[in-house]
Amino acid sequence: MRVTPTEIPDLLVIEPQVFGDERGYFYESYNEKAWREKTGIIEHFVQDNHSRSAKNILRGLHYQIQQPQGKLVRVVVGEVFDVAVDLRKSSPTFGQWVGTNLSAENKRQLWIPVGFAHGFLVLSEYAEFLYKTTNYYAPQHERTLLWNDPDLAIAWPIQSEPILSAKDKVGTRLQDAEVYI
Ligand SMILES: Cc1cn([C@H]2C[C@H](O)[C@@H](COP(=O)(O)OP(=O)(O)O[C@H]3O[C@H](C)C(=O)[C@H](O)[C@H]3O)O2)c(=O)[nH]c1=O
Repeated sequence: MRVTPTEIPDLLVIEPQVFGDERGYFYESYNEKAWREKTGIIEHFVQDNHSRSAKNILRGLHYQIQQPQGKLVRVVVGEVFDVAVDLRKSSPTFGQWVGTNLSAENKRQLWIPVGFAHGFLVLSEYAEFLYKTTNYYAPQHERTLLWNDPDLAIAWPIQSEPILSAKDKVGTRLQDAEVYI
């Protein structure tokens, strides 16, 4: 398991050790002891999520302003461009974003701690997106940051207007968003 900090150091790319053989492959997608040893982070995951989306669907950018969630995200079918935005007012990288391609092929995971908005754009025909969260879903506390806020200037690799849910179409711009201390 290799852990690599991104341009925003608290965001970590995690690459599991994959054991391939003539049958296919095996890897531990999560091992609490190894995860804690390699990342130095003590977290407890309480919820596993799984979503399936078609090409050009963009989900996000979401966060819970109360009961915030840390997320360990990965893709098991297809490929997505995954984005996290730093919403910690006290952070030197406040308002900055990191994007990375997660795919069934690269088996890469992204650790997104509390304090970030998260979303992804589907690049393949379909993508199945799995993630663990460190707190429970709390819709009353969920907020949506506008995916194409010019102040964020996220370089989504879109060819055409993405397909969005009604709430994602009317996300809040960073300048008006509730953020973390
Ligand atoms: C997130 C969530 C949703 N739901 C229900 C609520 C709706 O009836 C349905 C779809 O919810 P939503 O449209 O919010 O799903 P996404 O757009 O995939 O939301 C996620 O998108 C981005 C990528 C995230 O990082 C968040 O984890 C999450 O907000 O699932 C639940 O029952 N539990 C949950 O934890």
